[in-house]
Amino acid sequence: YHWPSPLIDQLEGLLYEGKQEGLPDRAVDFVAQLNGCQPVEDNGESIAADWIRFAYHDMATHNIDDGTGGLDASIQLELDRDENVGGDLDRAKFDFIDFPNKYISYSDIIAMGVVLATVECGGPVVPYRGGRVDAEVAGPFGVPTPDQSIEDFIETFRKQGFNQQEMIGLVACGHTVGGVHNPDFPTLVPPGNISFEDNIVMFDSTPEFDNVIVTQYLDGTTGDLLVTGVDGNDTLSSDLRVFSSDGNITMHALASPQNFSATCGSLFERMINTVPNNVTLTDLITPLPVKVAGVQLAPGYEGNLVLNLTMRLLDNKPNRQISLHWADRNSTTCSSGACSSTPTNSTVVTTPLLTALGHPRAVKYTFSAPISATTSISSFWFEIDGEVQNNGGTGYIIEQDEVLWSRDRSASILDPVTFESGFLIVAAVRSSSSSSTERVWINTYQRTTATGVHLTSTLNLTLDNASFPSTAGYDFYSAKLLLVADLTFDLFAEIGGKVYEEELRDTHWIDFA
Ligand code: HEM
Repeated sequence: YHWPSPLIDQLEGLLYEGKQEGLPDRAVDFVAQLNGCQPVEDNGESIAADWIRFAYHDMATHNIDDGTGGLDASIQLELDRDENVGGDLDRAKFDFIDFPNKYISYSDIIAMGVVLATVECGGPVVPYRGGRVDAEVAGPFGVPTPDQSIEDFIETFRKQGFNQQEMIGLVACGHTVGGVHNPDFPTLVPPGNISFEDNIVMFDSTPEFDNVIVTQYLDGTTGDLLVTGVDGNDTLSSDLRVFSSDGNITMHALASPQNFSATCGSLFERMINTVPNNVTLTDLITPLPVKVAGVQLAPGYEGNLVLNLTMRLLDNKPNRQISLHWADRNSTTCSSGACSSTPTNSTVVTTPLLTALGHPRAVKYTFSAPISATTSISSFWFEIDGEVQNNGGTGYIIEQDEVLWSRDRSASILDPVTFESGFLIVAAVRSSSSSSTERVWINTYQRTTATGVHLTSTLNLTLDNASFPSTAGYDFYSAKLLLVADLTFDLFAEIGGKVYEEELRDTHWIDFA
């Protein structure tokens, strides 16, 4: 059920909708944690800063001379290095760890963290592409440390693909959020007096993504400890060495808010697109004007099938006329003349990125359409205020209806004796006299290691007539998945020697069924 491609489809939902109720995407927890750029602790700690620094430290292993390294999530394997000092890098790692989507790499999420952190803090919209590939091994050392010389910095950034002027811009853009933390740099930052919280001295006086880092540097009021040093000691004054390295020409140019914003937008885009040479990124992922998600066809409880899905439009309008239409399984038209349905519900979707792009009130329609079990369905489309929206002509195709996940019959379970929790997964398989069902099974995917999402188990489902009586021409098969948190799975059935598949189902939907 993916349009235009599974990867772009998934990333589009995460990027533009973020954490919306009913979206099967735990990765977006990190977006929620951004907290609209507001500090998350009394000490001013900023999640946005964590993500931006995390991405830079990950990208910093790029070597332009041989095309290796870059934004490839190798940072996860490099966290014990001195150059990655700072407990917050771990936070950015663990906030994401249980996102079991086999298409989306962790490095695509790190890159997305930059886009969302920047826009949530009022910065520019950084254009986003997907397709990054996670490294299986650590990269070379290469993150600059504040004690180094300007010659070292210039060479380090050259290796990462940025000239001196771009280096100044990138550091100013990065250091507009966050600050220096006590346990990491105790010679710069004293312990402070908020109990259980590290003292942080911010780079500038505003938490937002703005040019105050530049203007305070230029007018001499900066509190950036990487500029001022402490007690005349400039050993760790890396921002001073970087910012002043071209006689402040670049910093003066960045004092214009428009130029600061545009420069940061394009430098951050280049930072997140710095990937190993053998990685090809997707096209730009722009908001889809008609976004279909959560498609699930399954037997209902009244002898029919039910097609559940959501459809998002970018702008809300009063009195809109919206309907869903479909064609019979064996036809391009509808034989009964009754193949249409209207939304059961609509909710306004507001996210910082859509708002920044001029869509402050996107709207999501929910459909739960009864489909005749006899004729079933081959494709669907919409009519929006009299205009047909059919996925560019093809309609939205339902590839097969031989095996379907029964989301409603599946359930979260807790074994009363062992207290093991997990899920009961229930699949509907077409009863057919002519061919036999040889096997029904799921492949589960989980994020098992630092380096990615893997196939973790294959589990057979068995015929379960006792719990779930046959209906609508389908029999039900079930299996218990114990000792797991939410995960994604692919569902298969082998019928008459042919394998049918429902891809990328997500246990998260069970709670919203
Ligand atoms: C010469 C290059 C750089 C040096 C020497 C440097 C050094 C530092 C240091 C010492 C800290 C404080 C860390 C801590 O206390 O744990 C810091 C924080 C930070 N850096 Fe850099 N940095 C450089 C370039 C960059 C770049 C290019 C970016 C991003 C584009 C960036 C983003 C950040 C952010 C967002 C923080 C704040 C983190 C927080 O508050 O948790 N830095 N940097």
